Amino acid sequence: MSGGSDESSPSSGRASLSSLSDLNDLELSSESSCLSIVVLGASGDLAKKKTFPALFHLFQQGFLQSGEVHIFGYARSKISDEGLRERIRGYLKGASDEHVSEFLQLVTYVSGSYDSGEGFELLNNAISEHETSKNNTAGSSRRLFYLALPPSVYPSVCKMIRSYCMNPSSHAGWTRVIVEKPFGKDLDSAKELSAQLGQLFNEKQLYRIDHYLGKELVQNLLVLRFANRLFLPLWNRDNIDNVQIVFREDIGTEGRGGYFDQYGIIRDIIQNHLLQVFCLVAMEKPVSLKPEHIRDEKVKVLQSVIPIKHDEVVLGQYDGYKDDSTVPDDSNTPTFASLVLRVHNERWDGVPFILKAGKALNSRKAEIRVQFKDSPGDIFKCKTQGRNELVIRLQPSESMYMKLTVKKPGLEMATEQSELDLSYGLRYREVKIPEAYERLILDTIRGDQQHFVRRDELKAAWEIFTPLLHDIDDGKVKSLPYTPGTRGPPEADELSKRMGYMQTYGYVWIPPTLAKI
Ligand SMILES: NC(=O)C1=CN([C@@H]2O[C@H](COP(=O)(O)OP(=O)(O)OC[C@H]3O[C@@H](n4cnc5c(N)ncnc54)[C@H](OP(=O)(O)O)[C@@H]3O)[C@@H](O)[C@H]2O)C=CC1
Ligand SMILES: O=C1O[C@H](COP(=O)(O)O)[C@@H](O)[C@H](O)[C@H]1O
Repeated sequence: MSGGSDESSPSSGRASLSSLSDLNDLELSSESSCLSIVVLGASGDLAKKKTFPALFHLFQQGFLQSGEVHIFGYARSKISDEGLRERIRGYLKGASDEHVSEFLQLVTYVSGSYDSGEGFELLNNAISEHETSKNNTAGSSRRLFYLALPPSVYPSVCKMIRSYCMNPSSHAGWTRVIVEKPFGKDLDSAKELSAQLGQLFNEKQLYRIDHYLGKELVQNLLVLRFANRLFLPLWNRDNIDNVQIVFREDIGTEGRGGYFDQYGIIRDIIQNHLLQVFCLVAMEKPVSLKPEHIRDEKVKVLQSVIPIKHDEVVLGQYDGYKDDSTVPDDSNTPTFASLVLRVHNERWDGVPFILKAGKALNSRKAEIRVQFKDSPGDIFKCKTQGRNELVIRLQPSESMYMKLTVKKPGLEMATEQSELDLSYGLRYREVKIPEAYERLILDTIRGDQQHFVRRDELKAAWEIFTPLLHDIDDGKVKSLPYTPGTRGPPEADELSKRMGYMQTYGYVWIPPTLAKI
């Protein structure tokens, strides 16, 4: 297979612990040959909202140089170069018109189908022309294909790329393919998809993107857990009572009902985004920060998860979801789910991990809540004040805070709940936190697969959820109705309580970046 230098130069080892501190020393210098980025599905929602803006931000910061990069949009829609540029212009924020126009000049469009050679030949000619114009040594170029497409067309698109658009040499340069989730609908379909793509590309050429792995506070989890002595002895069943990993959105499916109804919230959010976060919270310390060492640990913890019990699952569907004409009237598809994962190992036996996700709720946020056990032999009678809880707010207003019991300031010896707080907006005022997609595309260009999902990891993830998903699809587990703008079905809060989660009544934390100080 002609896969460029990915065949022989493993990407593992790029992000060593020491290189983390050198993140600004980008490795583009060592790979400065001509770069072609192809966004397939360029006419779509993801491309305009996320992919092109991420490329623009990389361009703004100098990671993509106009002298070496060209961006090709590809889709079936018959639009001109200018038509595509106008579509994405409105999503390129925070720069002068001149800078935006400079970037847009790097973007051209090729129209073609996803399953016939004609369009891909045109695309290959356009790429080759660009490479020739940059006096590129034959075969030393870099070709990155981003599949911003429905997964149903991945096999045919990959076949076309393989047949028509590969970097022609196996001695230098590379061809890499980013594929978007969902990677399958259950274990069998994921295995089939993996087998189909596996026949066309090797694992080093495939980048299964999960954009949660590109979020700042998700990337911080390894550092938090393994670089802080404070947490090392506490991070286990002796000290931690329960863990919640929560995703909330205050919007519904918003015109994506047709897509969403085939998948539901477990396949859309929990099986991928929240499970990746779960891995980073629950896995053992990797041997090193080499991508393969980290991914080995993720696979191990996934394989230690025992089957999900039906009585530890609450599903919901918001009222009005079925008003979307593309959603069947008898749909049981959950738009909300709360379920418990249990890890059968020495560290976590008996500790429930509650994974909760919902659309059309009362707020938008994603966070991890690690709740510690009560202090033994309490002399302050402060159980009602609540427990220690480490909260990692992934978004919005990235922050970490530890809920503590303190003496209430004043003359009395009374206790109250307070917090140690690290709000990024205050602590890192000058730092612009990069968008997840920006980081992950840059990782792909650098050949760093740490933050991408490996094939065996994907299989282990589907093994956990497939039995439950089949039972939901067969109507054996029902979705309860809930009112949009609420916390979801009350049964979900009851489940959390049953799992030992103790809410701290009367305590509300407002991120200082949002509060009027
Ligand atoms: N949108 C989002 O926020 C997110 C999306 N994703 C994933 O990214 C991928 C793309 O998502 P999104 O951009 O929303 O998808 P779209 O529905 O917007 O599809 C992208 C493009 O694919 C083509 N297309 C659409 N349906 C079909 C079809 N049935 N057969 C062939 N081509 C089709 C269309 O282009 P044309 O007709 O011009 O060829 C369309 O513009 C999906 O896998 C999605 O799950 C992941 C995270 C978030
Ligand atoms: O993958 C998806 O993620 C988005 C939420 O992403 P976020 O970065 O804004 O948290 C979700 O809306 C969408 O349904 C899902 O497909």
